[in-house]
Amino acid sequence: MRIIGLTGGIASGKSTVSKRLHELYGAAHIDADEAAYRIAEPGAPLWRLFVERYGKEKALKEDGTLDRASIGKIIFANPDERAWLDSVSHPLVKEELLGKLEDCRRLGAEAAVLDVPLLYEVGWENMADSVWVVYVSPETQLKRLMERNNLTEELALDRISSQMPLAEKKARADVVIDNNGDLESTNRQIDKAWNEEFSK
Ligand SMILES: CC(C)(COP(=O)(O)OP(=O)(O)OC[C@H]1O[C@@H](n2cnc3c(N)ncnc32)[C@H](O)[C@@H]1O)[C@@H](O)C(=O)NCCC(=O)NCCS
Ligand SMILES: Nc1ncnc2c1ncn2[C@@H]1O[C@H](COP(=O)(O)OP(=O)(O)OP(=O)(O)O)[C@@H](O)[C@H]1O
Repeated sequence: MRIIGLTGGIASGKSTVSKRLHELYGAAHIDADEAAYRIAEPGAPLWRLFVERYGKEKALKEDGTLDRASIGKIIFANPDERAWLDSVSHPLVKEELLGKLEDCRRLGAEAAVLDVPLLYEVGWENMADSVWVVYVSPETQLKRLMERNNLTEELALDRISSQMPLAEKKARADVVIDNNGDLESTNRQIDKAWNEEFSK
């Protein structure tokens, strides 16, 4: 099974790329954000860790689910809190991802897309056979993030600056998908990269 590591920055277009790889080429999709959501469901390990650290008042909504907006504000504005979160969440996320990869292998998948926003930050690039970076300029990234998540410029910049600069990821990539243009342009690059990936 060939594993494509798909990364980029927040709101750079990873979901847009993985959707096409799944729908058009049948690649399995394994998503680190989804894994992080699963381990933060009520009673699950990350949910418990948030409640212990911030208390129910700050960490939970009235229905007992995680208040992601409230926690996000703390995490993305405080490097120390983010360092704590990274230290506890990454091993849990990795375990989930390895389990999903094993499921895909067992089911005989030929290709899996491992969609991990923090692939380089965490040093997991060796989990993949090749790494694709979805690149956008800082201006496009800020604009798309503010629009999609309905964030102020300040909150959006907090999130962007919590990650390795996209230019650095682009420089390390095996394949760069430039997503500054329209979807057609991105789709053309995806198709070319896919064909090259499987003619190796
Ligand atoms: C802090 C939390 C609760 C905020 O939740 P929220 O719903 O606002 O954001 P969501 O989970 O949808 O993440 C959106 C994006 O934020 C970025 N992001 C998330 N966590 C981090 C982090 N620790 N450092 C830098 N960027 C991050 C990623 O690009 C991600 O795609 C949540 O992001 C979380 O639990 N993060 C820890 C898990 C993690 O590291 N996930 C990233 C994949 S390894
Ligand atoms: N080529 C494009 N032209 C215009 N808008 C786009 C393009 N690609 C993506 N978008 C929009 O930008 C936003 C971010 O894209 P997407 O959700 O695919 O990013 P992502 O990298 O998966 O984000 P995250 O990991 O933060 O969830 C979305 O609102 C999406 O509709």
